[in-house]
Amino acid sequence: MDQQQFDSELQTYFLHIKHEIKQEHIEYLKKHPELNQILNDFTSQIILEKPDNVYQYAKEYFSFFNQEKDLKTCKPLVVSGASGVGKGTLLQMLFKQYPQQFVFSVSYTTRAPRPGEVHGQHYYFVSKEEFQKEIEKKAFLEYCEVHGNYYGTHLAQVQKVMKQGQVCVIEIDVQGAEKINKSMPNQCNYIFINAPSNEELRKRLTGRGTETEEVIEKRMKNAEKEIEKSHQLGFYNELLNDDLQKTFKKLIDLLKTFYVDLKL
Ligand SMILES: Nc1ncnc2c1ncn2[C@@H]1O[C@H](COP(=O)(O)OP(=O)(O)OP(=O)(O)O)[C@@H](O)[C@H]1O
Repeated sequence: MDQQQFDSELQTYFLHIKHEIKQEHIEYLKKHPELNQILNDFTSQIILEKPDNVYQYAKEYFSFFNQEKDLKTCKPLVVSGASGVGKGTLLQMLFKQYPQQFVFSVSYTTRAPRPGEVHGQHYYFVSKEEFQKEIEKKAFLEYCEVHGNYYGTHLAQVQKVMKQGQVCVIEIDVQGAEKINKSMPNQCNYIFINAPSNEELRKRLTGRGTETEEVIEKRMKNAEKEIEKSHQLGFYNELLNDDLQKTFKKLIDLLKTFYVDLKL
C-alpha cells in the first residue's frame, strides 16, 4: 500500500469513527432530556440573578447534585386565605424564626417596580416580551394577568429552593393554588388560613388601615368566595387564626407533620 492510499484509508477510518462518536453523543442526549432542562434552568437563573461570581454561583447551584437530599422533605408550601386574615403576619413570624428552612417565593411580574421595591427580593421585574417567552416555554407553575400586568410563579425559582433543601413558601389566592396543584399534583403542602368570623376579618382589614372602605367591601365579598372555593378544592389544611401566638404554634405543629426531617 502506498502512502497516498494509506492516508486515504486512514482518513476514511477517522471519518467513520467521528460519525460513530457523533451518533453516540446524539443517542446519549436523546436518552437524557433532563440535561437540557438542567442547563436551561441554570442559564435562566444566571440571567435572572446576574451573579458577579459565576463560578461560585455555579458551585452552589450544582452542589445539590452531590447531596442525597430527599426531595419529599422540601415540598413547597402553598398558603392561601382571604385578604386580612393574617397570612403575611404569620409568614413573617415563620421566616424570622426559621430563616434557614423557609424561603419566600419571589414572583415574576411585568408591572413597574414601586419605590423601595428590589428586583429579586420583592419581585423579579421583567418585560412583557420576556414574560411571554417564559409562558411559551411553559416555565410558570401558574401565572395570571391583573389590570394588564402579568404575575407568575416560575418553576425554576421553586426548584432552586427545593434543590437547596429548603421549603419554598408560595402565598397565593385559591385560583393560583388550583393552578399549582394542576401543574405539580400532590407535590405541595397546602394551608388555608381562616379568621374567626366575618366581623373579625373586617376589623383586621380596617385596623390595618391600608385599604379604602370600598376596597374593604370588595375584599369581604371575595373572602366568602375564596373560603367556599377552598372547601371545594379539598386539598387544604385549615388553620384558624384567632389568637396570633397560639395560631403560630399551631402552624409550627402542622409544619412539623409536613416536614419531619426539618429541625423545627
Ligand atoms: N391573630 C390575629 N389577631 C389579631 N390581628 C391579627 C391577627 N393576625 C393578623 N392580624 C392583623 O390583621 C391585619 C391583617 O394581617 P395581614 O396583613 O397579615 O393579612 P394578609 O392575610 O397577609 O392580608 P393580604 O392578603 O391583604 O396581604 C394586620 O394588621 C395584622 O396585624
